[in-house]
Formats: sequence, C-alpha cells, structure tokens
Amino acid sequence: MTRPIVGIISNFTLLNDEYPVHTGGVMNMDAIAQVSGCMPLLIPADPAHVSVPELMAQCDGFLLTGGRPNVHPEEYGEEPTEAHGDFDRARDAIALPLVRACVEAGQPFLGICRGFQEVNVAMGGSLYPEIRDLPGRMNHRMPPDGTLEEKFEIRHKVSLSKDGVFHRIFEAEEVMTNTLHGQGIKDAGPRIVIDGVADDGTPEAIYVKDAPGFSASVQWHPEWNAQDDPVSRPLFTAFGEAVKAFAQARKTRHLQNA
Ligand SMILES: N[C@@H](CCC(=O)NCCCC(=O)O)C(=O)O
Repeated sequence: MTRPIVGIISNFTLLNDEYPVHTGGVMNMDAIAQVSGCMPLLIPADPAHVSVPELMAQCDGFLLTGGRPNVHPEEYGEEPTEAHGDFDRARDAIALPLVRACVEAGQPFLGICRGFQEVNVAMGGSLYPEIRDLPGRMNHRMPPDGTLEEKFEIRHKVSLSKDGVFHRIFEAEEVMTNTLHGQGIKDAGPRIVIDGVADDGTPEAIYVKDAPGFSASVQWHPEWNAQDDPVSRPLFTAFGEAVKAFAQARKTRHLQNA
C-alpha cells in the first residue's frame, strides 16, 4: 500500500554560492517519513515550476518548512526596510495561495517557523521585522555560532490555551521548545487563533479558526529530534493522522464518483 504524500515546501539556495537549487532539510523528511508515516516529496516553491492546483491534486498534505528569507512585507501592506532582510518572492507566490487553498479545501498543513509566519500572512495578518528590538521581548534567534545541537537546543517555555488544539495534542498546558527566528506575529489574521505564547508574549502556536482540516502551526522547529522529543513526536503524529484521514476520504470520494 502506498503512503499518503506530504509536499515539503523547499527553500531556494545557491549551492557553493553559485549553483541554484531547491533544498529541504533531511530532518523534515525524517519527521514526515518516520513519525507522520507519510511519503515526503520535496516541492520546488516557485510558480515557474509548479501551480497550487497541481500541488493540491498530487499531495495529501503540506509541510510549510522553516527558511531564512522573510515573507515580503508587501504581502501584508508594508514597505520593505533594511530590517526586513532577505526575501524569497517565488516561495511567497506558492506558499501564501497554497495556505488559502488548503484552508478552503480542508487539506492538512503544518507550518514551521517561516511556514508559521506564512500562515498568518496568508490569512491577513502581519509580522514584526525583528522582535528582539521590541520592549520586553527576548532574543528568539539561534546562537550565530556553535554546533547544530546548540542551535536547536531547547530554550524556552510555551504556554498553551487550556483545552485548546495544542493542549489536546501535547496533553500538557506548557511545553519546552527550541527557537530560531527573528520575526514574529504583529497582527494575527482575522481567523488566526493564537493558542500558545512564550513568556515574553511572542505568539508560538496558532491554528486557523473553523478550518475544516489540520492547520496547526508553530514558531519553533519540531523537526529537530522529531522521533524522540516529547513535543515534536505528538505534533508530527497528529499531522500524519490528519493527512491519512484526508487521503482516505479523497480516495473514497473518487471511488464513489467513478
Ligand atoms: N525568516 C524567518 C523565519 C526563520 C526560520 O524559518 N528559521 C529557520 C531557518 C532554518 C534554515 O536556515 O534553514 C525569521 O527569521 O523569523
């Protein structure tokens, strides 16, 4: 039996500073294959290569991965400044309409870090360019130097809404997470529910109100140590179950209409 397919939204990278490639972290693939129980398929996030309807037809769910470049502020009605850093307009052009199409169709997605920010922007929200510059906020960026273990180290608490979506997934009202981001949610989109926050008030866990499918998204990186981490594992398991249910329902519909 074939596994349901999870499209992994890639990042544009210049290999050796010159050779253009679409990349996806192996830890994302491991999490989807080994914890969610689905087949990971790397998606070139560029409308020159793929369209949203094609992706929706071929994949059963999507992992909106982390990525260094920031969502372009024009997507939420602001002018770019130096503080906004680098962009990936091709990924914006695929990921943002893909989120809206998935919400509409009830197709599951899991947003991680940049992916979490994409979900908020796609649903009408905005972002701060650099949250460590805001009064009372801590630095959520990874240490600039050090090993991968040090960069992905568990660094802060996230408090979850009682009886909310994430409380039910984790069976806990507080979880400990890593943190590797500079931006953060400014205004939440009208249907974005902030279901988890860090101690400094930074939104960390969201979902889309009344979305018919799985839409949980997190500002941290659960793909790190996904098999063993007590927070990552239930999140990828819940996502996998949602993708399997969506794939099965779609198959049943196709058979009924054949
Ligand atoms: N650009 C955003 C999102 C940060 C993010 O996704 N970081 C992960 C980077 C992982 C990598 O380098 O591949 C921000 O800084 O807020």
